[in-house]
Amino acid sequence: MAHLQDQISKFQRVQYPLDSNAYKILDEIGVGVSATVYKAICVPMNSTLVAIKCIDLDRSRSDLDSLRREAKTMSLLSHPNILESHCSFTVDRHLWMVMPFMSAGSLQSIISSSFPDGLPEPCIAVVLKETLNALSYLHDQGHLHRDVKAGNILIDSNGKVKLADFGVSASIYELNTLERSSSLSSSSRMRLTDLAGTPYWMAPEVIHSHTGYSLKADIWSFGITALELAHGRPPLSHLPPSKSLIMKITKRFRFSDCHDENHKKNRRNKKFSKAF
Ligand SMILES: Nc1ncnc2c1ncn2[C@@H]1O[C@H](COP(=O)(O)OP(=O)(O)OP(=O)(O)O)[C@@H](O)[C@H]1O
Repeated sequence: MAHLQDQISKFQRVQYPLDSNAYKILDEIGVGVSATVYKAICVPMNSTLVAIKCIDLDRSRSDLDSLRREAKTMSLLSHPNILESHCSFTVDRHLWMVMPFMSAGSLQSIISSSFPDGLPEPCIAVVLKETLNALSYLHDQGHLHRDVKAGNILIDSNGKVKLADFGVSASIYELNTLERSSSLSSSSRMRLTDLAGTPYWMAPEVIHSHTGYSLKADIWSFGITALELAHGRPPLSHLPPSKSLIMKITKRFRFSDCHDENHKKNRRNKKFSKAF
């Protein structure tokens, strides 16, 4: 029933114009590896604020098909905790993805500007609950996010929490990016094998496994994100990314010694509830 309502609300979505002239760029929000995100207004729609991700097709690590897939995935998903795309279209050698503008930015930027040692526990609880709602929906639809981290959790002006950035997301039903382990009929046995995500947040089985990985890889990254929100950075982040990967797959990794000395002192001063 809930799924049917999702489908109905998808068709009821307002149609944003597929023409770059309908948008007026106001500011640059940030620059990623192959994309720049701008704050803009959609003029024919009462100057509604939007964010436009402009992906340079010549610089992008992904081919046009996977970018189209990302845009399609975002436009088909419909959940209050998932950042949807209003529309997408190409402008010269760029793909424009028009999204809701999340004015408070990412949790990672909030932490680095105002909470370098981590957020208060009640805030963490709210953010984690909303993120789990998003993951639960995504997994029910057969999608792995594969890059869960504070930098991909965005907040809008009303404090709404949305999981963003589906650039490396994957469907467990897509045969070209996965191997089926033994049974052709069981989707839970479908496992991905390609390396995707950001090193400190990656599950050990994503880095190295003979049998591939599945939905639980997102839950590992979710756990690392919980620690990132609590302490201001993820475990092992005092090490170079490649060393953090080796530590994880050689099992020389304990949460109790995953920070440098300065950070350990801060950690000892922090108290969390037993539930956390
Ligand atoms: N809808 C949005 N509203 C407000 N800010 C956004 C929105 N989408 C992205 N941003 C911000 O724009 C910046 C660039 O985002 P983008 O996703 O392109 O790159 P990134 O996550 O920094 O890096 P990467 O290229 O590795 O994905 C980030 O600071 C992000 O928080």
